[in-house]
Amino acid sequence: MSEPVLKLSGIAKAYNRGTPGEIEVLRGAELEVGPGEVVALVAPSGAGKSTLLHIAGLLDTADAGLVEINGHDMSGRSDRRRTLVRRDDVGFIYQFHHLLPEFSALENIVLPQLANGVSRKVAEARALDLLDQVGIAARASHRPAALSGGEQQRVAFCRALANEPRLLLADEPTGNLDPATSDQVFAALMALVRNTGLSAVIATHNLELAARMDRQVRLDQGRLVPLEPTIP
Ligand SMILES: Nc1ncnc2c1ncn2[C@@H]1O[C@H](COP(=O)(O)OP(=O)(O)OP(=O)(O)O)[C@@H](O)[C@H]1O
Repeated sequence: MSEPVLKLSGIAKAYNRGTPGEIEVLRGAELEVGPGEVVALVAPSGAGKSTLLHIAGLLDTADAGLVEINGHDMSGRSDRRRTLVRRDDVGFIYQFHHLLPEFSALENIVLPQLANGVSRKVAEARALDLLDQVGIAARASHRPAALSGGEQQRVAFCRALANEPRLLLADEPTGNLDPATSDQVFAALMALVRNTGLSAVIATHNLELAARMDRQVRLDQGRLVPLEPTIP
């Protein structure tokens, strides 16, 4: 495999450390994600998926272990450096869209680009292209409240990709949608990821969705292990 876009080595994390309420969530988690590879992260609720994704995306720090993004070790880097890598190299998608309610779908995708120094003209063209790829260019001028849940998530996908990250981290991206919508919206996300050649780690409870990704890993007692196919 060529140089991984994301490499996690020996990641450990506990909450309430050193107290009787200590919760050891991660105990030496290891993961390598290659260029263009899409990995499903499967685990029961409370197993530590969000904790792992937050550490991988530099939103939180591990107690031990290494996080490498594009071959650069991120441990011990300044907050400023971590913020820049997060802004430029990592896209996030959550279960809820977190779009800005007072702005249109288009503006929600344009604003992160303007903050990154992209001209409005280029930012708008890119936002429209992304909306088109997920099939909702006609909704560009609508505010989030005027969009369906599935449409809101599609806009959130476009926003996550607005600044052309190399790595996408998604935490139950279709988890709040009904099964039929979830299926379609997930297909739109996968098409977007494949079109852009992104690497991704996508957490899901849904084994059918997980099976559509390149590889499946499971969080088991704080470590990542390959998910064995279920025997019918
Ligand atoms: N800030 C915190 N302080 C204390 N405990 C926490 C904190 N954040 C998470 N935990 C605990 O750590 C464990 C893992 O939480 P995490 O949110 O990573 O799980 P998850 O697998 O993403 O769960 P879900 O699918 O329900 O979102 C849980 O037992 C949770 O209660």
